[in-house]
Formats: sequence, C-alpha cells, structure tokens
Amino acid sequence: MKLLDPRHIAYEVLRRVDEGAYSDLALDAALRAAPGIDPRDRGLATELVYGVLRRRGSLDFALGRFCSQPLEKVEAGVRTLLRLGTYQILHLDRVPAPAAVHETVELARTLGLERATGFINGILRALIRGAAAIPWPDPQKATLAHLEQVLSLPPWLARRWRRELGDEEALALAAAMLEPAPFTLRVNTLRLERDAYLEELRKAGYEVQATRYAPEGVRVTARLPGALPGTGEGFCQVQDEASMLIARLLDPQPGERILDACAAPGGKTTHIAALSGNAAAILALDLHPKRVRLIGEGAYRLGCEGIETSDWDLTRPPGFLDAESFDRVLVDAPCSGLGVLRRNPETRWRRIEADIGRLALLQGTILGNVAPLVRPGGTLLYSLCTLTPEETDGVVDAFLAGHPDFVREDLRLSAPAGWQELFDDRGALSTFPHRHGGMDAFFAVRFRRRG
Ligand SMILES: C[S@@+](CC[C@H](N)C(=O)[O-])C[C@H]1O[C@@H](n2cnc3c(N)ncnc32)[C@H](O)[C@@H]1O
Repeated sequence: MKLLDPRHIAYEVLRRVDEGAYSDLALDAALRAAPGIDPRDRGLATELVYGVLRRRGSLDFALGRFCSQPLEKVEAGVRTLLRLGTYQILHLDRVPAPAAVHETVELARTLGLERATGFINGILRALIRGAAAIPWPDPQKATLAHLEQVLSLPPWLARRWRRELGDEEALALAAAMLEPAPFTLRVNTLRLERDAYLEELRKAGYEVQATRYAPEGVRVTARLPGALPGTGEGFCQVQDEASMLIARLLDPQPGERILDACAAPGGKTTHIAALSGNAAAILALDLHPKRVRLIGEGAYRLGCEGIETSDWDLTRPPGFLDAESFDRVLVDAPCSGLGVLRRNPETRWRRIEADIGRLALLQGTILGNVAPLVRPGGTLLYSLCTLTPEETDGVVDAFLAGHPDFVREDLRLSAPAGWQELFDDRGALSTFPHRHGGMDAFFAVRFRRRG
C-alpha cells in the first residue's frame, strides 16, 4: 500500500467509514500510520475525506448525469473512487481536472480494480466535459431538490429543516453545514490566561483571535503542523465555542458538589473544574467504561482536581447516589448530533428519522433519573448538540409536566449582554453556525428545583 498517498489514505478511511467507523477516528489512525507524510498531503487527505462525506448528495447528483447505471448498483469501492474523483474535479482548484482523473484511475489499479479503470476514466472525463451544463436545482424554484442535490442533505432532513426553519433559514443552515468547522481551543485557565496563550500562539507563528462569546476561547485561523504549543503543559483543550458556553451556563461555584451525568470524553467536565478553580467536587458519569477513562486522562493532562469518574447507564436510576445531594447537575445528553454535522459528516448519512423519537425518549429517561439528585434550590442544565423540536422543546416540556418541583429559568436574564442573540424567545440557548460566527448548533435549558 502507498501509505503516503493522500488519495489512497482518503479511500481507505472512506471505506472504513462505510463499514461503520467514525471519520475523525479513522482519519487520525490513518494519518498516525503515515508519520512521514508531507503536510500538504495530510491536508489533502483530510479535505478529501471530509469533503466527500459532506458533499455526497451533490457528488452523486453530478455523477448520476454521466453514469449509465444507478450509482447504488455500482460496486462500493468503485463508487468511492468516483466520488473522490468528482470531488477533486468540482471542488479542488489546486488539482487540475485531468490530473484528478489520472490519479483516480491509477488508484483503482493500485487497489486491484483494474477491470473498472475504463468505466471510471469514461465517467470522470465525461464529467469534465459536461460539468458546466449540470442542471443544479435552483434554491428558490426547487428548494427541496436544492437542499438535497446541491447542499447534500439526506431527503428526510431536507424536508424537516424546510418545515421547521422555513426555506431561507434551512438553505442558510445547510450551506453553513458544508463548510469546515472553525478550529477553536478552550484555554485552560487553571494554567494560564487567554491573552497569555494568544501571545504564545502568535509568537509560534499561528494566526489566532479571541472568540466572540466564550471568554476562554481561541479561534485558530492558520496553524502549523505538529502539536499545538503548550499541549504537554495542558494549556488548552480543542473544543467548539458553543460547547464552551455550556459550563458557563451551569455556573459552577467553588465548594459545590456537581454531577456531570453524560460526561465523556470530558470536555465540559474539565471546563467545570476550571471554572470552579479546582474547588468543586465533581462526579463524572458515562455509559461506556472506555470513554470514562478519557475523562480521567483529560483531567490529568489539564491539571484538574476534584473529579471522580464512574461508568453508569443512566437509563437506570443511580441508586448509589443520595437524593438531593448535588448543587448542580449537567445532562449533556446523547442526541441526534445534527448541530455538529460539520465535525461528524457521516452522521448525515447514518442518522435516520426514526432515531429522533428514540433519542428523545432516552433523554427524558436520563433527565428523570438524575432529577431526584438535585438539591432543593439546585440547578439542572440540559444541553444538546442538535436542534430537533422533539429532543429540545419536546423533552423540556415533557420533563416539566412530569416534575412540578422544577421550574425553567430564562437564561437571558443572567447571561452577559453580548450573548443575548444566542437565546430563543423562551430563554433557551439556541446557537447556529450561520447566525453566530460559525459556532456549532447547540441547545440548552436550565431548570431550578424549587427550594
Ligand atoms: C454529547 S456526549 C457528551 C459529551 C461530553 N459532555 C463532553 O463535553 O465531552 C453524550 C454522552 O452520553 C453518553 N451516554 C449515552 N447513553 C448513556 C446512558 N444511557 N447513560 C449514561 N451516559 C450515556 C455517551 O457515551 C456520550 O459520551
């Protein structure tokens, strides 16, 4: 195998994703296995993997014009090669189109798909000749088709976002979800202040700026290959800006006992520890023991203290914990993840609509099982990286209906003035990448237990 060939790496990663792997983990593993790879090739492999997964709907629409048989009937490996070639022809200026065809055909040979080289060559050459005449559906006249065939939403999601958000917002959100997510870091304020880290990054040659909303966030606009400065010293944690708002909304205080109910891999747990100045007692639970270990590792790297971890399935009441024993509880629940499609592009094609009702039930069960742990007067924060009405308002309303001892707080009343645009008209956090400077789409509601 040509371990250093970026197209070959992308092909292998896409194949693994087809088999069920997560794209970020599969890509990390493939790049780790190619330590000598040129940084530009590393960038190309990354762009190919994410680009093909994000834009699969439009790539398949374009290919459909030139392929004599339905794409789903084409052998999986050949289909992946066609998508890789099409992505390079339609979206990569730096690769001349004939070179994209040549490289794709050569890769087919390397992979032992010699018999398909004529087929691939014919389709990709026809695509180059006919690209300008592809009848892309118009966003205004054929909105649904545009959402699917240009903006690459699966049909069920295109219909949903149109219905829930209206045409204009659905188009803007879908377009934003095609862009790479910004690369943001949370500065570990247990180690240093944001300004000091910004200076350190700039000195090292990075282009960085402070995030607009999160006081400890840094957006990296140009980075260098290799580890970030201060990685070993635990200066920062890679985290989206919207995700940084969650621990802020929980508002942990020194001396408090805090439960992070769905905590792995621990991005928010370690943030909670930092905001409390390492002076809170935090219990971090998660379903998967393997993922629970990541919380401990992150806490160690970042110098967080006071965090205890344990695995527990919160579809069962955590009988080992005393009722009313926590000042604050965070439920950063498992969800459909539609707000982070940029980071997990395979979710677009893996998620099915039936998942949503099932996840809303799971979220309601988890909330119901942790609610008795909140002390009277204490806080329960429910957060998600999605935007479906079932998982957001639906779960919140059902929880309140079943728990009259909890009231919902309007987050706008306690949030900083500059954050007001981040909340909906019921006072829930509701961020969107196309409205809020590129942040992921997150949702959060805070409940207070009556005193
Ligand atoms: C959105 S992620 C949490 C991210 C985490 N809070 C962070 O900031 O790093 C949701 C988590 O819920 C966990 N989970 C899923 N089902 C669960 C269950 N039944 N009980 C407890 N945790 C569960 C998943 O393993 C996953 O780690």
